[in-house]
Amino acid sequence: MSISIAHLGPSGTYAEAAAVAYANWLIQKKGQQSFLCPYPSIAQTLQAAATGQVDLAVVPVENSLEGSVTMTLDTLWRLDTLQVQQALVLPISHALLSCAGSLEAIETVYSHPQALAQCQEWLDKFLPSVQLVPMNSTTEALGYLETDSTAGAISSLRAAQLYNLPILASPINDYPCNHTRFWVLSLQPSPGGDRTSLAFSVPANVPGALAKPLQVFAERNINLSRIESRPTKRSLGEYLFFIDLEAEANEPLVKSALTELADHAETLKIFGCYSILNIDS
Ligand SMILES: O=C(O)C(=O)C[C@]1(C(=O)O)C=C[C@@H](O)C=C1
Repeated sequence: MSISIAHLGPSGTYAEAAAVAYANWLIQKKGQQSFLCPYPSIAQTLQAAATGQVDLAVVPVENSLEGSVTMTLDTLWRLDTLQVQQALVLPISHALLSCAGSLEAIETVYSHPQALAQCQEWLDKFLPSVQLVPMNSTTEALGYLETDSTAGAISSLRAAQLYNLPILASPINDYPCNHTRFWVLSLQPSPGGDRTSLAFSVPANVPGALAKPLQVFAERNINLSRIESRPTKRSLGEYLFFIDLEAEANEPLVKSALTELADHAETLKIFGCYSILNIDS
């Protein structure tokens, strides 16, 4: 039986490239057939997996230049039920696609906010007075380009090929080493691996409210590879903390740390224990 994989669309997004890489891995390693299902936003992609409309969702979590993809973190905290099956790390190389003959003719540049941010120095230098328009994905605006030759879009070389659009400049990301980490999520329990991801809220904004939860890992020599705060959206100055551990959730030391963490946290959500797959192109 073929399984369904949701990703941010329309076709040509980096999330789709990650989903294709995962689908190839599934067929090679497990003999599992799959097919892709594009969704208009990251929230809807996750929602589709959480409601069982699809079997898996592939979403971006973090970029090496711009940090966390906040839409993913906020939606995962809200949805509660999804578990990480696998992390995928993809190189990201942006191009400016446009039917304009030259940079001087461009008045508007469309893209996903993460992509606009990853190219902000290039945009300041080469297109300082254009209007930047955030979209749900790097491919959402590609349909406008053929009818508006004053428009450009930041997207991938793969998207340029898929939509048969001219490449005006490439690569345009501010730093050549640009990677995004994606998570593959489903309603199934996570398979285990050398990473564990979780998030928690703290009971009160008092001294030690964050130090105590972090201490449970330091005391056991468990390394944290990431910590990120997000507003609880209840009141100003209240935060949730997202943490990645370089550790297997089933190890006795990690289990005891998580039990102790639950005592210090107001709410604790474990997103799963999984391994990381590096994709080369
Ligand atoms: O819009 C896309 O193409 C996406 O897959 C989204 C996304 C992101 O949200 O980070 C994925 C990778 C890149 O970092 C830029 C955009």
